[in-house]
Amino acid sequence: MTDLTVQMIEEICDRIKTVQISDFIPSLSSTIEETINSEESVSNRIRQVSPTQGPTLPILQKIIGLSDKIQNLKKEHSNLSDQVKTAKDSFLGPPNIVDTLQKLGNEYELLRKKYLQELSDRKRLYNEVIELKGNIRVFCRCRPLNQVEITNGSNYVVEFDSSQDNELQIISSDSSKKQFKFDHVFEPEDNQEAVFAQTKPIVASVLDGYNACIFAYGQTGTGKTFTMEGSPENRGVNYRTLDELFRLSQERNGIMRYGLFVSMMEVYNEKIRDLLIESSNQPPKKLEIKQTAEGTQEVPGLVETRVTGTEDVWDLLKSGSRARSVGSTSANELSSRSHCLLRVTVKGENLINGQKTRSHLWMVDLAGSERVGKIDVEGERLKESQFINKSLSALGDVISALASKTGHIPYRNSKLTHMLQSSLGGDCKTLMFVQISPSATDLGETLCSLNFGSRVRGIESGPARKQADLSELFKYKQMVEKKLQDSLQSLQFRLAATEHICRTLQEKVRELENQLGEGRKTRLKQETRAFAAAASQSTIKVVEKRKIDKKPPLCPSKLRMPLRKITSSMPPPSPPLQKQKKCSVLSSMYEKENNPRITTAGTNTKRLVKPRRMSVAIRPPPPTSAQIFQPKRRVSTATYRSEPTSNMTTPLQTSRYKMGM
Ligand SMILES: Nc1ncnc2c1ncn2[C@@H]1O[C@H](COP(=O)(O)OP(=O)(O)OP(=O)(O)O)[C@@H](O)[C@H]1O
Repeated sequence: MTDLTVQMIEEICDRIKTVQISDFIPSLSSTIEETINSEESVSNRIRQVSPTQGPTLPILQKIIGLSDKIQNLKKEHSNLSDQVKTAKDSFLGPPNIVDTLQKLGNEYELLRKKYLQELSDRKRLYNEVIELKGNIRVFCRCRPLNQVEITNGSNYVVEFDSSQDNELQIISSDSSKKQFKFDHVFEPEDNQEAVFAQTKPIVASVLDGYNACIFAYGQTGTGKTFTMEGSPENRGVNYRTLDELFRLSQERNGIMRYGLFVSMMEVYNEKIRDLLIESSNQPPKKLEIKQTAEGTQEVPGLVETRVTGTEDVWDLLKSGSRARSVGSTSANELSSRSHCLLRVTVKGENLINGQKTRSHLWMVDLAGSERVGKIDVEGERLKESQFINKSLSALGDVISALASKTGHIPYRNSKLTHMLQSSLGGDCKTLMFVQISPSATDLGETLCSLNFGSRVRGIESGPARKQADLSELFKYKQMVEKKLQDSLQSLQFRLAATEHICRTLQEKVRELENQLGEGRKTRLKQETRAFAAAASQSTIKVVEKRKIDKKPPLCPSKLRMPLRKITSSMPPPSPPLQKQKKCSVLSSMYEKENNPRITTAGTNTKRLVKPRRMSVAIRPPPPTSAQIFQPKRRVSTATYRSEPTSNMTTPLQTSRYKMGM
């Protein structure tokens, strides 16, 4: 009995060992089930074993140990069963996993499209915001009084009114004040950070693929280099711009891939010099501006260095500015006598749609703008000054032409403007810093610089102001359109009314014509009948009269007066009358001659008019007078005359003469 139990237990243990849970979950379950059953039977048998039946203690202990193991296994089994169930639910639960994946794929595609749309909208709107501010913006920056000026007790001639945003006043020597307004005015206390905060928007638009230009313009020593380059403690626009470009490109990581390349050159006496050439021992390369196939301006051979982080940038900028031509003048010992141009090329690739962009940002530290006369210069320095002035006025002309939107932009009047051609105008953004000194000693130059800046800014009214003008125009246009529409409508009404009247009149005319036709027919019938009767009566009378009179025959024709003579001896024709009058005269005459009872004096013609008679012989309205004088009618009328007299002329003949025919 004990051996059997042990054997069974061992068997169970072996089986448990051989069972691989992960192999096959259902077989594991059944094995455990069997094990549980066996364990139960073993427990029963143990209970039946008497402690007095020999040395069973070690075996019992073994059995108890095994029972514990079995209990543990049971727990494990139950846990595993739960896990299997959970696993089963989670893996096989959603029956349409493929559908879900499909849905997710579609959603992803939709979101991708939406994102691209949003991206392009953002780019467009951002550009519009900058355009609304003005594609050409002018900032004014006033430096603090320097140590020399303070020592000399120089007076401040620049006033800033905190209530007037972006305005400043210059106090002239006669205490009069002149006011200037710019897109932004930086006071001496404003630091580099504040200046860059206003510059930033342009930088972002470069990453969106727009070209841009930032200039610093002003008299020597007013802080152009300070604004553009700055110092290690007060870094300027150049460094901060590159820093911002890196930051933004990092921010757009995963969507856009950007590459930034830097070139640096100077224009000195209308000659271009590369400032990033490594060895200064080499003879300087002659650089020229060439137009590419795409119409942009390039300088073949110019060094273009890729920059990957802010660490490389500062050293690069410093080495470039060290190579810049500087000379000594009485105005500023380290005065830059050349224009220093830093070009950042941004190459972008949209990782979602593969679209590529390439844009340039120029940051230019211009040479001093002071007039030649002020500085005590001659020889080389005078030549430098002349070149500087020429190129600065060329820049002013280009900006003015751009701002006033004239057809021809004189880019080629200087190397500086020619090189910047593809970054000035059109969609490009231009920002100019007008640098001024607060000192009374620089008053003249300060006014010159401010006037130049105002001219640039004044001409460029900016789309916001342009829109205001356009809205006025639009109002007028709307007013004119409304007036035109109103008058058109009233004309249409009048036309419709006239047409209606015409139609009514036409109908009336037709009706009257019909009535007239009918009347004519009836009258014609009646008259024909009357004529026939009268004719037959008069024929009888004539025959009878001839018989009574027995008139002698007519004298021979030779003795008779020719017809022409008779007519010529007749009274001259009366002057022509109006048509209507003709008819009335004609009718009255006819009546007079055919009705002996009518006398001329004191006769009311209206009363005497007999329409029926009139209509037969001299009815006025028929279209042509020729019809009135139809010979047949005349004959018939003459024939109709009941009492002809020898000197009587036919009424129609008389009328004819009277009418001057
Ligand atoms: N806003 C400012 N705050 C403090 N210091 C300034 C400021 N602007 C200019 N400076 C100081 O004035 C001095 C002359 O400035 P900077 O050399 O930049 O003038 P510039 O216009 O570039 O002259 P140049 O035409 O000769 O190059 C420098 O020492 C500069 O540090």
